[in-house]
Amino acid sequence: MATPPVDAPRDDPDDSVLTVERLSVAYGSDEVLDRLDLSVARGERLAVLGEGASGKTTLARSLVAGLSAPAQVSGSVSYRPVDGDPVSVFDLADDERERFRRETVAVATGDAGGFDSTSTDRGQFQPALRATGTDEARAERLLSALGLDADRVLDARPRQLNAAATQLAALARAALAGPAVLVVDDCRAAVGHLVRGDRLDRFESAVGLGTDTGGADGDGPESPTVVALGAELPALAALADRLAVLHDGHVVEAGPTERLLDEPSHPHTRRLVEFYGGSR
Ligand SMILES: Nc1ncnc2c1ncn2[C@@H]1O[C@H](COP(=O)(O)OP(=O)(O)OP(=O)(O)O)[C@@H](O)[C@H]1O
Repeated sequence: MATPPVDAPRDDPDDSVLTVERLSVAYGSDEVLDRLDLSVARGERLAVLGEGASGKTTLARSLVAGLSAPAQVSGSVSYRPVDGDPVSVFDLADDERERFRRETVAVATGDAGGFDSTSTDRGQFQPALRATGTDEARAERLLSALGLDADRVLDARPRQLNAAATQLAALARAALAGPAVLVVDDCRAAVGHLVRGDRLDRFESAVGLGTDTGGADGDGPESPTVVALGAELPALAALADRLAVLHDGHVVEAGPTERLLDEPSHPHTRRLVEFYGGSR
């Protein structure tokens, strides 16, 4: 694997909610992430762009200490709350980790996080509602904010919904407790839906409403930070304020979306932008 470029353009946000430092992950001899650095600013919409098998899911799981054998992991991930000391994610105890994944950094995945095909979505939401201490009305509000017919979605079994609705339902479920950070991994269909109109704005507002984590500054509900990982530049660029390009195990370039599209500096980013025609 190539050495991380020491002079790679860094644009570390001033107010980082998540900081990944020198994260390396290998599965046996397959080194997937190699001393990866990434900072996520509080409240931003960040897209991490990477080709197939570039390590996006590995990174997403690392953000919640979700990797297990055979993964060999080194480096660190830290979460910084609005008030209080930073939390070292890899050092969380088992019970703290479960809570962290519900209330602090929650991941929605493209495969809908193991939704059981034999149960309706109403059934799929029950364990999450119990664990988060929320009620079905909150699930309905989140689904509606996503532009879905909440009753229809909750009454359906996963196979009766298209990919976008299934992934959006997984996103609503991940958002039940009003986490500070929502990680959206490999949800291509949902991202395509979210970038239309003001759906993401409405959803973000709904996530903060009525939760302890919303309005931590006493200044109204706080929008969650969104980290979306995927391969499709156009939709992710339409969604994100900032892009980070994952290649060869590390972030080769990161910066504001407009800047990356207009003036990509790393050869891999240039190829990517040229491939998609250079525009949003
Ligand atoms: N549990 C595992 N055991 C062994 N290898 C794994 C494991 N999980 C992932 N890998 C390998 O690590 C590499 C990166 O996988 P990962 O799923 O993180 O990439 P990705 O960018 O999310 O891929 P895709 O876009 O295709 O979903 C792949 O080569 C994959 O086969």
